[in-house]
Amino acid sequence: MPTDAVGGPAASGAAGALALSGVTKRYGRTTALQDVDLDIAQGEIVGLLGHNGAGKTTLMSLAAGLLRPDAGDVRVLGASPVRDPRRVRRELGLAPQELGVYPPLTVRQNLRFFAELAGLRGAGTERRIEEVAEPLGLTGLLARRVAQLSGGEQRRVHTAMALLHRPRLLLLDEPTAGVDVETRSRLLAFVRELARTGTAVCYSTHYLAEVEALDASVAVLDHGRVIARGSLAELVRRHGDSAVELTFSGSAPELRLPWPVTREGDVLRVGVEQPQRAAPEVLAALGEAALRLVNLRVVQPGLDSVFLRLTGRRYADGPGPTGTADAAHEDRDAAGAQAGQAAQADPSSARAVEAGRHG
Ligand SMILES: Nc1ncnc2c1ncn2[C@@H]1O[C@H](COP(=O)(O)OP(=O)(O)OP(=O)(O)O)[C@@H](O)[C@H]1O
Repeated sequence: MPTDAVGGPAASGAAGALALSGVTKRYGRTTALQDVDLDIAQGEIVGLLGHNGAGKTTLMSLAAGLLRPDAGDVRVLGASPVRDPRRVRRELGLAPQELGVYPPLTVRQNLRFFAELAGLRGAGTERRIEEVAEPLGLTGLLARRVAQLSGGEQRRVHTAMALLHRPRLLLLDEPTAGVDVETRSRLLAFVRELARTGTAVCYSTHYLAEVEALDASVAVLDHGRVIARGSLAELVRRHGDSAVELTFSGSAPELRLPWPVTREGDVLRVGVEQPQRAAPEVLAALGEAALRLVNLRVVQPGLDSVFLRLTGRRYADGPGPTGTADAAHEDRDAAGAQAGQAAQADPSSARAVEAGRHG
């Protein structure tokens, strides 16, 4: 399996907000993290990616001091969560996967309660609540009971709680799981703004399009190991594959083409640098097999293909920040499998990323 021997921040210069070196964590006989090195610089957003069980939540829990490593060292702005938990708690905000809100209380009461826990007192607390509520779209909901909010609104309250004490390191564990498109894009914009003002963000997600929209650097965890770390552009340059991928009813035919061809069940993959240009030639070579073609996909080098290359499995992708990624991922039917449409890029393509950023 390809491994990048890189754990350091993509952006250099600033002092590390989070530094893990040689960290191993076991639960009984399960090794959740194995010899992990990872640095996150101040102002950097790191998209922490990995399949279910890869170790993302364990990593965040170690950073927050909720777990102790079996080996190695964890530092939050130079302090150890184990030896100096109070200092680390001041510097760090954690929004775990499970919602930690109190449904019978209002949004304001929830935020007030957490502000007090974080050590905020007096008039400044109310001011801070308003400050945090505004960009997350919670101002109009402050007087509402959390029990009466939608799932996405509750998640925004949950995220707000992690921010009240102005942490310099923010750990967001799948903050957009189960939220609607509007909440998703609001959260993404907010995270970008936080990073701009110097907050380091560790952001775990199952949606690659979010990492692209955040322009985050990436750390890929696989079976408890960091197998890739770098900026999006670096990883795509190093590991991104491009291809024309055809799906047939029945097994994929054997084709003679001037590019490497792999067949797996009903899928045929032609590895080629410029898939849009190659697609017509691939179609022309199909002969009678064209009648069995049910889908044609142009795979551009993007995070999706990086992930496939590194882990051997596709990432469980979902709706992107604009809600369009799923649509773009949908299979196109045989009638649409024409050379013209072949030029349509996979959603993880560089072009799709650009469109996402500007659109
Ligand atoms: N409390 C626990 N006791 C035993 N094993 C655990 C415990 N918590 C996690 N694990 C195991 O450790 C490994 C890493 O789990 P972790 O929750 O960190 O992964 P994850 O990447 O966050 O997964 P997901 O995407 O599903 O949230 C998995 O094999 C998991 O089953």
